[in-house]
Amino acid sequence: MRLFTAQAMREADRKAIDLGYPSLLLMDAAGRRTAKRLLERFAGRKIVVLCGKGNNGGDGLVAARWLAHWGHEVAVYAAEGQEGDAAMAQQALRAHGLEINPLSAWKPQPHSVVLDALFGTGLRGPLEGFYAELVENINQSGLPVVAVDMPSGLPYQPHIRANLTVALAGLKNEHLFYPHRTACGRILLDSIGMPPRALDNPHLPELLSSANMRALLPIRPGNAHKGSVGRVLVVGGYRSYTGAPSLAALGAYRTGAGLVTVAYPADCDVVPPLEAVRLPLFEWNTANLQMARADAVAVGMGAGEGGVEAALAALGLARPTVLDADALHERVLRAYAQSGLPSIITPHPGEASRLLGLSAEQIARFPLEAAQTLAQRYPGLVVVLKGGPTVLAWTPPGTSETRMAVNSTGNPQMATGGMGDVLAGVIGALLAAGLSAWDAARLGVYLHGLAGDQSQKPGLLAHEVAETLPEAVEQLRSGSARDFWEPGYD
Ligand SMILES: NC(=O)C1=CN([C@@H]2O[C@H](COP(=O)(O)OP(=O)(O)OC[C@H]3O[C@@H](n4cnc5c(N)ncnc54)[C@H](O)[C@@H]3O)[C@@H](O)[C@H]2O)[C@@H](O)CC1
Ligand SMILES: Nc1ncnc2c1ncn2[C@@H]1O[C@H](COP(=O)(O)OP(=O)(O)O)[C@@H](O)[C@H]1O
Ligand SMILES: [K+]
Repeated sequence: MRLFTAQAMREADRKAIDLGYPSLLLMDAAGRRTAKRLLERFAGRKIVVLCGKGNNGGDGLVAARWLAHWGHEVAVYAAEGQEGDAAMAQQALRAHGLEINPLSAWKPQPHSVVLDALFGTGLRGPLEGFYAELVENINQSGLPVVAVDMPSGLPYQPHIRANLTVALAGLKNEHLFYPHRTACGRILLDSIGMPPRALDNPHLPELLSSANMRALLPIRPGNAHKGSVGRVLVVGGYRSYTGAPSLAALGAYRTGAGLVTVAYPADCDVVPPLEAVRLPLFEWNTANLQMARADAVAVGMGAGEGGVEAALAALGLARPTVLDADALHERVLRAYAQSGLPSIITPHPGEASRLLGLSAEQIARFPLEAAQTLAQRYPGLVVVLKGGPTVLAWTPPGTSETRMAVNSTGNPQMATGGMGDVLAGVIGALLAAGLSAWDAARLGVYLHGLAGDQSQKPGLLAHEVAETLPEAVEQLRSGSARDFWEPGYD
């Protein structure tokens, strides 16, 4: 499943037509499916459909026709000048005897629900004048709004603030990234019958979905033993940062690691989980770290000033590695990229800012671009740029194309200390279980978010998310994990 831009969706639309699929069928499905969704949520209200003159408006005209056909009270307000499919939709509506009022005549009507079919992916530039005022009036009316494809006006200001958005054919960036996602309200995706071949575009970011991630779950054989399902070495801790390596160890165990060793400075009061092997060290060097037998390493969590030294010592182990927090420095990343070892870096925007020389705000605003830049700068390293949502990027060595992915799980309650440490442990366990770096990073990020989604209550703590990981793994394995765009998710 891919994440689309408006332009990529227009290309998919063109591809469908080139494949011989009649575009009017797409529009009819779009309108009908949106009408169904509106009724599921807002039955009993009078329905007011506001249509622009493009195809988004055409979808609205189709929705109005079906709603009237099913016996609901509908009022239609539309811009003038429809062409092509939208003109056909208008003709069909008229054949059903519905009156079309000018958009300028719309006034908020009590107990109505507004179907926003003003603009979709064809919007070029911010709304001004009449349309800007109309959008402000709709927002101020306090009436519930269902948006067709996306709230009109996005990605610019002003835009509609919808209660429900029915995304057509595929999810677009606005449905995933904040602040735009907030304007969408609840998001439902409908395929509208688009031929899958038209949507297939490997150059777009992958949207991590339950179906795709389920296929990556490692299988634990009946004769498993603690040495065969993955041994993880966690390397970190410094002065008052004693919790970080312990949380990573917990994340690794709860994801299925067979054995976790925690290496930490001997003068640092780290209290690893009871089940972990302790490795207090007076010096970070490869010989010391070799005392732990490890299939994969997670290094840097709470490692403070020792982060670089610890990561360079761990490089000598020549194991698949997750580099987190204080290991995320230019020197370390260069060395790992040159080593060709399967390695993953997990910066948050603050750490990415240190690497890229851009502000953390800029990185949080353009996470796709930031992750891609990092992946191109360090070929071979899998980049996990953490945030809401987390973005992944990877330039396989010897290639020039960067693969991208965007996570679909997780929630703002996860913005608490130690959450990233747990993630490093989760990914470490998956690397130790034998997954490739790209698979371990994608599945790890997905599971970590899914665990966080089990409880979306305020005050969520990192160790609680770690404790919920087995439930998340079970949910994913059993097929009961839901994607946020599916009906019945909430
Ligand atoms: N993705 C697909 O394959 C499908 C898309 N459909 C619908 O088609 C929509 C896209 O349709 P269009 O490409 O016709 O575009 P829109 O309907 O989103 O908007 C285009 C119209 O808006 C006007 N416009 C653009 N920028 C403006 C601005 N800043 N101020 C005022 N007017 C402006 C244009 O002149 C044009 O009339 C999608 O969002 C979706 O709702 C569906 O009909 C079915 C299939
Ligand atoms: N708003 C959010 N939506 C989804 N996930 C979030 C959100 N805020 C934080 N997270 C997740 O929580 C984790 C926080 O990691 P990080 O900032 O490194 O925490 P720490 O350094 O305290 O361990 C990341 O995996 C991130 O994706
Ligand atoms: K719309």
